Amino acid sequence: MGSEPSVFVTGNAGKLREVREILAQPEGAPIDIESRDLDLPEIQGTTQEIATEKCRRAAELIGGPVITEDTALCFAAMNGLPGPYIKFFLRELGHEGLNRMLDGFPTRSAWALCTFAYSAGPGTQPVLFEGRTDGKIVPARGPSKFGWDPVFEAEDTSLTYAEMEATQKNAISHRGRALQKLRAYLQELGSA
Ligand SMILES: O=c1nc[nH]c2c1ncn2[C@H]1C[C@H](O)[C@@H](COP(=O)(O)OP(=O)(O)OP(=O)(O)O)O1
Ligand SMILES: [Mg+2]
Repeated sequence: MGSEPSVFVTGNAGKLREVREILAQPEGAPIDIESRDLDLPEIQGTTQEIATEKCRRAAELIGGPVITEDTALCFAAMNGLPGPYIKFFLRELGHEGLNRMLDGFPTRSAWALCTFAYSAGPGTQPVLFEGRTDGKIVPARGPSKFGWDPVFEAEDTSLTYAEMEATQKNAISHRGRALQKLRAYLQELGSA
């Protein structure tokens, strides 16, 4: 990777906090990131298309290596929707409305999907790293500090993300899993 740190472009403080926490963990070499809050357009499409285009745009604006991240919350009963559009559903419907969306459906199963994208710079094709955590949508439990954390109960934990300590969430989260893959890739690059 040379000496140039990658810039992590996000407007979301919760994402930035968790990425810093995860990268500070002792396993693996630390990765140097800076953060920037740019208002990046997000197209419609699959999570992969959205992630790729957002990262491509960020690389053009920054003029160097960048990392972007997209988070989707997918309802099994709705074939994966709201998915990448969860931000707008959360904003308009709140925790209760997200629960009500699933009333009358046979399953409340859901999965959280995180897609990190890395571009080495303008004009280079972004590389994607996905992480997924399965769970279900439940009435809100735990502090409302970050997005839909209180309504997502992670499989095999009987806890919502909001009820977990940061280290517990990061160890099993969609973001933690995706970031471990990105980190391994950047380490390869750095030692190549
Ligand atoms: O671990 C999480 N736990 C709870 N909620 C979360 C999490 N991660 C993202 N979220 C929320 C933020 C936003 O409402 C939506 C994703 O939308 P998304 O476009 O990826 O994020 P964003 O626009 O806030 O920031 P960015 O500038 O990186 O695009 O899900
Ligand atoms: Mg966004």
